[in-house]
Amino acid sequence: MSADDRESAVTDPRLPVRAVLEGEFVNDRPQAPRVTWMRRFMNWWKRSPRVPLWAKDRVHAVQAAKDLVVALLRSPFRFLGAVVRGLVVAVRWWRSWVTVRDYREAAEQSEKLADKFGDIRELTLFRWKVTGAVVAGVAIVGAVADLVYGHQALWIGGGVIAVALAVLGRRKDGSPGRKAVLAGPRTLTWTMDPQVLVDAFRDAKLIGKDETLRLVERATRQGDGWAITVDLPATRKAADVVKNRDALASALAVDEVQLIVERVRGNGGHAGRVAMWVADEDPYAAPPLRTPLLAVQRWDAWRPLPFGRDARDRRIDLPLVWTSLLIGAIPRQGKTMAARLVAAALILDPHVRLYVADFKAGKDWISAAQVAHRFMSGDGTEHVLALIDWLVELVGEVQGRYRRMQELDDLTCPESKVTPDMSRDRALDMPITAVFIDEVQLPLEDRTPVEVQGKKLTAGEYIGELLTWLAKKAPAAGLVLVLATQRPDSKTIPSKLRAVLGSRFALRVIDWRDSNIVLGEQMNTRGYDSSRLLPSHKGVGILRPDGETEAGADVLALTVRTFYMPNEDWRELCERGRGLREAVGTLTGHAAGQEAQPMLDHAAVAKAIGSGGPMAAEAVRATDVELPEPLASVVDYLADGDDGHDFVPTSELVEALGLEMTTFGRDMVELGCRSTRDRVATADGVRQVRGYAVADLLAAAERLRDAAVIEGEVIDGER
Ligand SMILES: Nc1ncnc2c1ncn2[C@@H]1O[C@H](COP(=O)(O)OP(=O)(O)OP(=O)(O)O)[C@@H](O)[C@H]1O
Repeated sequence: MSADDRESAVTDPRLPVRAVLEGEFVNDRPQAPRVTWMRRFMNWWKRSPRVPLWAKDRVHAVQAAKDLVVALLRSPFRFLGAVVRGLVVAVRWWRSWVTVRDYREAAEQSEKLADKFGDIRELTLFRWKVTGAVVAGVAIVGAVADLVYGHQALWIGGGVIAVALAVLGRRKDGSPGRKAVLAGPRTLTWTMDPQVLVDAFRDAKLIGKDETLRLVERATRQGDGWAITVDLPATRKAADVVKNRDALASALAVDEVQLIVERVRGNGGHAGRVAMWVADEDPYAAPPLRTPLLAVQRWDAWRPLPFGRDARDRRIDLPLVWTSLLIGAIPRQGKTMAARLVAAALILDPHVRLYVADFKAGKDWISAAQVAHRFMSGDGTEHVLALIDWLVELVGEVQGRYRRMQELDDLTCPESKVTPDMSRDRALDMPITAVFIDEVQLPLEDRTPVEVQGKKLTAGEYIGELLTWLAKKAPAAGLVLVLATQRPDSKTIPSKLRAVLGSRFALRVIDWRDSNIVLGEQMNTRGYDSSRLLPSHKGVGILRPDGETEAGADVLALTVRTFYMPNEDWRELCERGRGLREAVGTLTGHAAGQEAQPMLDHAAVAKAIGSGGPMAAEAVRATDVELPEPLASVVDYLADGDDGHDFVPTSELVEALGLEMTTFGRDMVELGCRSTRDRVATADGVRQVRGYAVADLLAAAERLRDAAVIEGEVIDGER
């Protein structure tokens, strides 16, 4: 309060006691210590491992109560079972005692049974007599007690004996008794009897024969399945359980899609803690789930978008801004559906600018035409060339954004990254820009020759370079790439492009190699292989997100079933998106009927890509890296006489280059080129000759250039 205010407060007749109240407030005592003590106690109660879980949490308390009721109901049967088992154990012990089994076996082993037979027989007779005497004694004592105290004495005696037998026959590790040759069904018995779970871990070889598990959280009902958390024995790793999920599923007698195994990380978790969830039935057999986007009027692209649900029915939202997404699968598994789900959320944000290139050329994407800034549907060469123009335009746009960001103050643009406010500020013109390319393998495989600043490339190679640059540099500038491919093989999607795509979604593929190509190296060995998904599970795939999801930030990958969005829902969402854009005034480009030519500055783009990008390496290769002889001459020879043949005979090369046959062959082997035999047309007809596959020669040249470039970079780095 300023001095003027205070003065006016004192002179104001409506506030006569103000000064007194201020004095009281200053002398106000701190909070009562009781509250702090209570809070401390509550904190201790919640965190202490000594307080059982059921006393901390309502879900566990309810589960514990249910378990108690079940245990009480089952207890008479369990008692009876234990008594019978105890009786069997007691009778067995008595038989071996009365027949003097240990003595007899020892005599048999030392082959002195004949000598000892008389002794054994005598002892057996004596023990039978003792048995008879004991039975008679017990019968007499029972009869006397019955006469003196009435029937209740017999009941009490019987009860004591029954309890003793039950203790003898109780189930425990190593307790005597026969094991069933064919045990009954194992499914879900583990929820009742943890020993079954321990056996399953042992059978799956996840723990040793003498090792056991420690229960962290008892089995509780969660969704349509059971959840349990256990600790592995010391030195055993939870990551191995995740990896060998199949073996554990088999040991628990459930399909592997029904079993979810996750590591528990961070606070409260460690490398040996495993959280398991077992579904009652195939979680993906249920009818498809409609996208929740239908229920919202608009969406914020900066929020993780609703993508699907996992087996536990947790909603999985996918963060997309500042990253990019690769979707791969064999045909008809739900790629387009997954890409459209992502598109639908972005469409519902009127500030998002969309580029949609549909190389499938079907009707799946048609509705997006009414909202997209640029749209095309087709698989011809003209479409591939148009895509190049789009990407060149986008590279220029991204460069422009970074230039403009340099001029912005730190408050508006704290880092070299687009922020939510910046993306919505129309004056800055940096909206989130999403580029969708369906069936991206088609443009990437296109072999139409293009010339970029005097350098000859195929259209596919150039698109690969442009996409790689965009995936690497553009996400921070607000550009989101979503690529869907039907052919997730290493030849189609260049590895340098894959390496920079942050999020991956692999629906069913043919084998683990393809799965690794989408999800990343070695993912199958970590337990994530999308070739194991069932054909009937449409829309189910393994998501490797680049960021936090509902399942937690530390989850490497998770199996998700995407939401289902049939064409009519998709159309409705696109119409909604158009309405939003019209209202905000962000309907531009194709959707607004203004099909402007892309702004192309090929020179600037080639320079941008050339500096530090993959084309830089190309440039170094083309000019600075000299191939060793004779491969250099061979490559020159092939380039000069490009007649389209894919095989070149050794004799032709030796003659053209004026080399000696044996030395040439030896030098080529040293450079990694081995000759093969193939049939070629010669003047004397078709003959089988020795020679080299052109592709092999070019691959060897590429390898050597790569090695030289890397070596150069390493030397530069060391300097
Ligand atoms: N989440 C889902 N739930 C249920 N069914 C789905 C789901 N996703 C896709 N499908 C079904 O799978 C079929 C194939 O989907 P989609 O057209 O997206 O596959 P695709 O992989 O893009 O096929 P293509 O390779 O031929 O382009 C669809 O007709 C749809 O019925």
